[in-house]
Amino acid sequence: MRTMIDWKKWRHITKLDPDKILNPADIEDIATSGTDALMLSGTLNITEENLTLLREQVREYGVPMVVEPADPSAVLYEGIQGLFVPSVLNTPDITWVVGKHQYWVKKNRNINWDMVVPEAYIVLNPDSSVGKVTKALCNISIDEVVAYATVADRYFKFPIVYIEYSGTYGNPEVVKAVSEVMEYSVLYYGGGINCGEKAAEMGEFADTIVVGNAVYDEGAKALIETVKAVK
Ligand SMILES: CC(C)=CCC/C(C)=C/CC/C(C)=C/CC/C(C)=C/COP(=O)(O)OP(=O)(O)O
Ligand SMILES: O=P(O)(O)OC[C@@H](O)CO
Ligand SMILES: [Mg+2]
Repeated sequence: MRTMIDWKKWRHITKLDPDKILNPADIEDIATSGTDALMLSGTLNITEENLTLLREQVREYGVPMVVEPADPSAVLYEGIQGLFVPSVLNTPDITWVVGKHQYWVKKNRNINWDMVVPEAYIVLNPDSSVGKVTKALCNISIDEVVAYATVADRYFKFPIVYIEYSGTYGNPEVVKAVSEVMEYSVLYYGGGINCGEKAAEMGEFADTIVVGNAVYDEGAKALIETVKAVK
């Protein structure tokens, strides 16, 4: 297993959902789009089987590939270069902060920690799957988001702070305000980026932008625009 890749330099990540279908031509266009990495991830209906199928579809292109598990029951360890594990900060349910993690470690004594990158999620779209599943408290002010991000950055020293609007385009003022307090963590933004303008706007404040649904809804052409906008 190849260990840690240079993930801190990534500007653009394409998030592929193992629960959705892509044909070989789409896969080729995505893999050659110039995106820095492919992240295999989704909240609903993720299994070891569909993760494995997706990994096999994309691995021949040699683009760095990481898995972002939504649950300890569906994790891959082989044939990928990283395991990006979320903790949701703005949920009242500790399961999503540390509970699933404790269970995962209890069941797996041989985790290769060199490939694990913890992510501090701040979930801001209550209608997204991740918002619903984790019961995230999304109706919070910019100051409250910034305070969460500061706790993640200075206190917990999470490698990644992830402003997550999955499914909808977020407020650039939130991402800007968070970017101004980041000292240690790499700032991710994801949600609703489907064109070059939105990629550029969020890419000005976030270190790394994540594009997911647009790949399926708009196709590879839109994805390529988002790559060009941040590189
Ligand atoms: C400890 C381990 C191995 C796993 C648990 C990790 C945790 C706590 C995850 C909680 C947050 C979560 C469910 C993250 C999944 C990643 C994510 C946000 C994917 C995008 O999801 P959506 O786009 O909202 O979902 P769908 O595409 O399924 O609708
Ligand atoms: O699917 P979209 O809305 O692009 O969001 C990307 C990513 O942040 C989802 O976890
Ligand atoms: Mg999704």
